[in-house]
Amino acid sequence: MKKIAMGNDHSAVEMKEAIKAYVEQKGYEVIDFGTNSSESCDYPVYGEKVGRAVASGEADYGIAICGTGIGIGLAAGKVKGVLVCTCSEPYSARMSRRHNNTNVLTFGARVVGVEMAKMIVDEWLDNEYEGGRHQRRVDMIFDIENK
Ligand SMILES: O=C(CO)[C@H](O)[C@H](O)[C@H](O)COP(=O)(O)O
Repeated sequence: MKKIAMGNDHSAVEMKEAIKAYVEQKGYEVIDFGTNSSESCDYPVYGEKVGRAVASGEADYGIAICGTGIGIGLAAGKVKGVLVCTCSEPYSARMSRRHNNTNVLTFGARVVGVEMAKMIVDEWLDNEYEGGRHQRRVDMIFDIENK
């Protein structure tokens, strides 16, 4: 069973629960790094946890949610080996898998509703990396973090 690392800040507890149930129903196992409290917290903590779980191979994919999806995505993307896409619509989610081989998806609980988030997640999880000409470009991205 493929594993998804999930993390979120205080703004996205309900959204995380909804998406967690949705991906479990799709057949994924979720590793939930929290937070599970609406008390104010700091999104970099949870972005890093998701990023490290994916980079280490503990999880196959990561989904991280904050108010906008931006801060938690910036944090996850600082982990070597992580390619993040922050999406507010399904087309970008689809293409980020097919062309960019992203391994962490983020979105904003204050930006999209649950039904749009499910469409974004579907496009992201249901599409495969195409490789080919895209691999050269993805390799170039990883070269940047090795400089
Ligand atoms: O969107 C976020 C970071 O990019 C966070 O989830 C927060 O919503 C944002 O930083 C606002 O923080 P607040 O303490 O909830 O006002």
